[in-house]
Amino acid sequence: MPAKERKIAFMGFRSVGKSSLIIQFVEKQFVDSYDPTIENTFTTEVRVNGQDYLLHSVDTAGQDEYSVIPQNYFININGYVLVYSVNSQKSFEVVKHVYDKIIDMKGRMTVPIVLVGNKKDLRFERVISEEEGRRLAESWKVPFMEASAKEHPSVKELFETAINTMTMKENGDSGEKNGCVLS
Ligand SMILES: Nc1nc2c(ncn2[C@@H]2O[C@H](COP(=O)(O)OP(=O)(O)OP(=O)(O)O)[C@@H](O)[C@H]2O)c(=O)[nH]1
Repeated sequence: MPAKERKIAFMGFRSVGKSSLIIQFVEKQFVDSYDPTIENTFTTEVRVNGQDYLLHSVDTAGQDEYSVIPQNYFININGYVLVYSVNSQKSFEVVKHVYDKIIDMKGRMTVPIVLVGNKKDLRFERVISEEEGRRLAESWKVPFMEASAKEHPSVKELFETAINTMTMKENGDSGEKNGCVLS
């Protein structure tokens, strides 16, 4: 089977670890320094469930509740990973704004989204429980997981989840029980 080309945008508040998650996946290393992103795309080949993908991960500039999200984040993007960090209440609020903006532009049924609570290694700084993250994702009917950009297995699982979510949507599985009926 030929490789499928897909593009995933990583979005969320500043400093939640968007770049670090992508770098951990692509380069298998954790970068401790903080260098605010303007915009960057990392391309890598990955095989999930026997299918090869040429995956473009778009590392966006961090958003806040007032950000106007550039149009190109809605065009030619196949899926979104919405990131907050478990040690930041603000980032948890911002991720809700980002979700609302994506849904406004793309519509709820069509858009593959994964919610991720990053920095789960910061046990003593945690202010958002795993349960809170899970509840938010359930209200959106999207997959949820916690990860740490320091731990490759959790990051690999995140990317696999994102790719599987895209594939499910492409195959017409909305992941929702109640379908849309036109009258
Ligand atoms: N302990 C811990 N630190 C992390 C983790 N992920 C990222 N960091 C640190 O958090 C800081 C910000 O990480 P970035 O990956 O640059 O965050 P970002 O979301 O891309 O930031 P912007 O470019 O401003 O949007 C850096 O100092 C990282 O080393 C993690 O899982 N655990």
